[in-house]
This record gives sequence, structure tokens and C-alpha cells, in this order.
Amino acid sequence: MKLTFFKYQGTGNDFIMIDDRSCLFPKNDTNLVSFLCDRKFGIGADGLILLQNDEMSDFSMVYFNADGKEGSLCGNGGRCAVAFAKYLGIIDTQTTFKAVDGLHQALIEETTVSLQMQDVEEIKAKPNYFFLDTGSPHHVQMVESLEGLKVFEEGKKLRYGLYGKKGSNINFVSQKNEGTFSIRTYERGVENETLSCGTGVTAVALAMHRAKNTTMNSIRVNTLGGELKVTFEIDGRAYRNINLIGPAQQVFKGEIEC
Ligand SMILES: N[C@H](CCC[C@H](N)C(=O)O)C(=O)O
Repeated sequence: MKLTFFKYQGTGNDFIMIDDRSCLFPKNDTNLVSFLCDRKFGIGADGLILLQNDEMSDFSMVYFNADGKEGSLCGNGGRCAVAFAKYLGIIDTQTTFKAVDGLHQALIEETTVSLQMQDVEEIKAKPNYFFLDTGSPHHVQMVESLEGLKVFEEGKKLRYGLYGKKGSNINFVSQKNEGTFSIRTYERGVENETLSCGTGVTAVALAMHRAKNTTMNSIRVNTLGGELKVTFEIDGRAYRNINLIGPAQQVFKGEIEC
């Protein structure tokens, strides 16, 4: 089959994007998805996203990790899917769409997409790390310095050692100033460090607020692929109206025989 695809990236987290409103893509073909995401033999990406029609909202986003399996929520992928929906003329500047964890609202202005995330009610605080779910599971751990950190080795150890087969995404964070943090993330499903992880950035912002490392509710998070902003409202122990804000861009369009 000849497959037309688009390539998108959001702070260097890159995705193969497919207009699958006809529902023809063989989504249970794990080998096909992992082949397409392979950087040597295929197109190359951290994940693959199908944009499909949805009865209740503007569109539905189906996300697969680079290993070919359907993943939990992808924040950067969600922002890229919004940019793709705008490109296809499905939406204008605002939208409500469906993802694996429910409905999301989003705004798009030029190449900046602001994606509303689900409320977070629970953050587990352990002596040297936090664990929370921002649509995907995230381990958040402070480190002295991100430079020279062996993210692949350390991340892999925690991903399997602490969280078993199901695993978790692992974020290492250091503070720059009152409202700015830097992170590096080992991503489950990609099983490697990626340049950026949107749900991870969101998890870091909330965990750092919970840790009282900041009192701000608008937080900048530097990733290896650029800067994202997270804004939220505090409601007792819960975080609501969480928004993940940053760039999402189309890189190229292509065709592949597969
Ligand atoms: N890159 C994604 C996270 C994908 C989640 C995935 N790694 C999983 O745990 O299934 C993001 O921007 O939020």
C-alpha cells in the first residue's frame, strides 16, 4: 500500500501524522507502526498519530509509541495533532478533540498550541521522587545537574526496576530559577531519551509546585528540544485547568510504500 504521511515536531518530539478519517490504516499492525517509526529502516519518529473522525468532538487522536503499541496520552503529539487538524481545515483556532484519556480543549495561534490537560488530583510524594499521572505515568526526580547525566541508563533502570513491565516515563529535573526548570526524559514505549515529553513537562511543573520549589502557577520548562510553558489553577490538593503551551510544526509531507 502507498501511505501518505506528514511529519510533525513539537520541541523536538517528532511524530508521523496520518489523516485516517477513512479508518483504513491497519492500526493493529504493531510491526508496521514500529517500522514506520524506525529511524534507519523507516521514516523515523518518536511516535505515530492517526487523526480520525469522532462523533462527539472535532476529531480523535490515536497515538502509538515508536515500539508500535498504542500508548497513553502524548502531550506534544496532542499539540501536533491540533496543528494538523488546522492544516487539514477541520478546525480554526479552537477545538475540542478526543484522546485516549478523554476530551481535550486546545487553542492554536500561528505555530503555538495550548493544550488543556486532564485535572490532576493525586501526586505521590516519596523521599526522593514524585509519581503522578498527567495522561501518562511520570516519575519526577530532582538531580544536581542534567549535564552529563546518563539518562538512558538511569531512566531504564528506574523504568523497569521501580515500575516493572508496565513501566513509567522517567523525568530528571533541575531548577534554574523561581519559575524555570530544565528536564531530561526517558520515555517508555520509545525506550530511550527523547528531546521533549509534553506530559512529562506537565508532570514536572505540578510536582515542583507540590514540592514547594515554586509558588508560581505559570512555569517554564526547558527541554533538550526547546521551551514549553505550563499554567494551572490550584484547588486545594488538586490541579485544574492545566495547559501545556508551546510550538508544534509541520516539517514535511511524504509517501511510503509499505
Ligand atoms: N511524548 C509524549 C509521551 C508519550 C507517552 C508514552 N511514552 C507512554 O508512556 O505511553 C508526550 O509528549 O507526552
